[in-house]
Amino acid sequence: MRLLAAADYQEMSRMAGEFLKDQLKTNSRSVLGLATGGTVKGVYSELVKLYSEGQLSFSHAASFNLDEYYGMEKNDVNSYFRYMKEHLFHHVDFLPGSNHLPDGMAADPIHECSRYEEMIEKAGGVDLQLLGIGENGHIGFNEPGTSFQERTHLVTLTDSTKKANARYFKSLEDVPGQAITMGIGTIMKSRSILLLASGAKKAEAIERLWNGEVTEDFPASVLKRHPNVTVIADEEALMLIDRKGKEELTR
Ligand SMILES: O=P(O)(O)OC[C@H]1O[C@](O)(CO)[C@@H](O)[C@@H]1O
Repeated sequence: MRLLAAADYQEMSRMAGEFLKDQLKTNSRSVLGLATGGTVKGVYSELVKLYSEGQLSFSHAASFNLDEYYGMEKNDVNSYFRYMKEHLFHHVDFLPGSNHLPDGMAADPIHECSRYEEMIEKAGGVDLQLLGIGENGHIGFNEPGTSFQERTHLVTLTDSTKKANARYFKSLEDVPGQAITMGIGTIMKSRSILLLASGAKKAEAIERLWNGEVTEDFPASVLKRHPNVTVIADEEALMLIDRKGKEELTR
């Protein structure tokens, strides 16, 4: 695992934008695994900027998002489909049909999970998976205790995740209770992974990711078993890690 330090949120987003640009330069047909949440908004702004400057194109790429709330209409203001349209898809040149998210309204969610998993495989698997991290170490909606073998599945959200996401809803009661998420087994099959963290709220999670043991109680710890993971975190998120300035660490 490689750990890169950024001064702040802006710099973390710029570094992540360059990372994705390099991925698309190396392989314009990349299958990108995408994430939602507050952390990655800045990266999407960077990608839109780089695209508008003619520095990258998504016209041969495809994407699969990590997750979607279950029981939520595609165009609901809080759906991840809507988030992706607003922050990225509408502003760049992905071809129609190349962006995928789990169907949050699928009548049979279990079937939807296997369909999604099969689609990822048919596309050749994810080349680069972008991840945020929850304060409790969740990745996607894989909460503490989730088996590392799990593939795309329906989850019941924990109270702590619902609370963390309530800021986007009118009230805590409006946060959906379930979601469809890629599993940890799905995420680990990606050829490379880029995890981002910003702010003091993430400092304990980043410290545990870096120094802690690999355990299903802390889902992100599984990334230590992946051969190609880069973490970009800002100063606040790194405040509990022992390092000198901008020094790049590997472990
Ligand atoms: O970036 P945020 O908003 O802190 O969220 C962290 C993670 O939590 C989720 O929002 C899920 O709760 C993920 O989508 C995200 O990667």
